[in-house]
Amino acid sequence: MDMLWSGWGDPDKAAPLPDSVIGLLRDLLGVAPRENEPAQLDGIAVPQSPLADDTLRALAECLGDGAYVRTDAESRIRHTRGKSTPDLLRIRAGEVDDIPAAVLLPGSHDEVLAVLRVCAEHGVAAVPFGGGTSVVGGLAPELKRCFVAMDLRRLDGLLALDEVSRTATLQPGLRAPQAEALLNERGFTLGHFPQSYEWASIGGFAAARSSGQASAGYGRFDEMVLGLTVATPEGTWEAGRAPRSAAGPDLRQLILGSEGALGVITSVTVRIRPLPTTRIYEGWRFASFEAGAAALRTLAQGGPQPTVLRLSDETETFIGLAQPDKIGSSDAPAAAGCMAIAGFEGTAEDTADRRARARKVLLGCGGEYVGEEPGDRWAHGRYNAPYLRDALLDAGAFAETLETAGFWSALPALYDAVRQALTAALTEGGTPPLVMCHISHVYENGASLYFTVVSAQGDDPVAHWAPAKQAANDAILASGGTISHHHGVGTDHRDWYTEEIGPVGVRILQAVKAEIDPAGVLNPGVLIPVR
Ligand SMILES: Cc1cc2nc3c(=O)[nH]c(=O)nc-3n(C[C@H](O)[C@H](O)[C@H](O)COP(=O)(O)OP(=O)(O)OC[C@H]3O[C@@H](n4cnc5c(N)ncnc54)[C@H](O)[C@@H]3O)c2cc1C
Repeated sequence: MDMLWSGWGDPDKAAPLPDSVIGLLRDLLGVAPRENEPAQLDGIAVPQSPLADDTLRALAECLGDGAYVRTDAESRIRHTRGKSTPDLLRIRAGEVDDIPAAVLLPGSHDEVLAVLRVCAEHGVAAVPFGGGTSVVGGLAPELKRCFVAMDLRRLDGLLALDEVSRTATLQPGLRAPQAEALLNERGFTLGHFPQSYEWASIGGFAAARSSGQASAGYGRFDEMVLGLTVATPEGTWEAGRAPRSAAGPDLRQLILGSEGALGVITSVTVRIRPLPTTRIYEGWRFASFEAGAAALRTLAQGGPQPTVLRLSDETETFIGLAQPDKIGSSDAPAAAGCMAIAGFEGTAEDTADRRARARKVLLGCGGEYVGEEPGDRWAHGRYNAPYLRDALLDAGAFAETLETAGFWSALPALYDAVRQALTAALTEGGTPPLVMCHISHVYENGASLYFTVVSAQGDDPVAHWAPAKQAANDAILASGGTISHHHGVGTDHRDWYTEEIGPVGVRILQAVKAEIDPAGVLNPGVLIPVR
């Protein structure tokens, strides 16, 4: 099944907002119903593919079958940009100015290599396309030339599983649920459950350094990766052949987060864990975000480490985003303070032990145990928020998220600065927002901050969001945060990323790119500026 072209996920799961929420949006934020109907898929004017006949022929030869080179309007629309809110607003408005010239579906590493060679010879850019869930413009290269989207869905196998070492080699086009099912059949789990879990791919997780909701227990995706195979226009690049190594710099780190700018990942070897037999999620309430954050830090630094650990700020707790299924319902939580969710996965014995020890720590930090119901509700609704965004957009509201990470000591100032930047910019634009935040990835030395912004759409919602996003990005760097904890760089964050790594860092990446992609066809303008 394909994802909804103009929104999120399975079209059958789309649900309108309850009237109570529409009333709340109107009264709180001045949200008014939209006046324009969104574009229809078959009503969008798509320009003809600019690819020359000889290029199309050469690409079809690489793939052995013309059916794997698609130039029809629908395939190309479905591979236009990703799933950020501006992406959705633009596609709903029928804007396809950065549509791919063709969609290619390679079926092997060698076919990817062959396609890249043809692209380099013919001067056509190539954009790897996994699940298409990028929210940072990772699928929208700079448009100095036409480009093809290389959809990796046919590369969807489990290539190897080593039960002794607990490793698995996965192809990049496996979506997370497919990968998880293949591992579960053999008694293992990857433990990677980002909110985009239902649609995002293994290759995309590696290429964008993803982090899942159970990162406290299983780690970030980049921490799970042991080895990678990459196709480049200059040949095959393999990295990682032992669990740890002192054989020079770790080149896996150059591939992780490279977002298609340095090659196409065609297989990923990851560590795997035994499938848990017990899963328990529970709710804790803290008097303030500060008190809750201190409790999370105590666990992150002294243990025991839950598998899931997250904390909503006062606004997010009040609105009920910690439990998305409850928003607007009569039993929505109206209590003050901040809701935290702690989850424990593993064997019955291990979870009971960690849970009991975590309980002592959280009580000692002033937490109030509020039972398993909030945890179960969080687990049940954990993949629903993106559907809620579609319903908000339909109702005339604007909803977007952004994220960062910083050291514990810098986190309070980072939190204040981003909230203030978003509030000031959107208020100045005439659409005062509601800004919510949570911590959902914790480390010994710091944590991530994930902001959700809801406001009225204004006359031109894409233009109205741009200065707010810019102000938030500026505030993140000025306060010592990183421009992304897990969404990546793409084209949207590129200017701030170049500031974060500095001119020498940019030149190092450009030099590597020039060696392995001399024609500059790999996702140009994504991650680093075109030289
Ligand atoms: C609603 C929503 C919720 C999200 N929640 C999370 C979350 O909880 N955690 C999180 O980490 N992220 C999250 N994201 C962001 C996104 O899902 C991740 O960045 C994910 O890793 C992208 O995977 P994908 O397969 O969709 O990649 P794509 O969007 O297809 O690609 C992402 C980037 O990687 C490149 N790429 C893709 N595959 C390959 C490959 N095989 N080789 C080389 N380059 C490749 C693409 O060219 C692009 O630049 C969310 C996004 C949405 C829309």
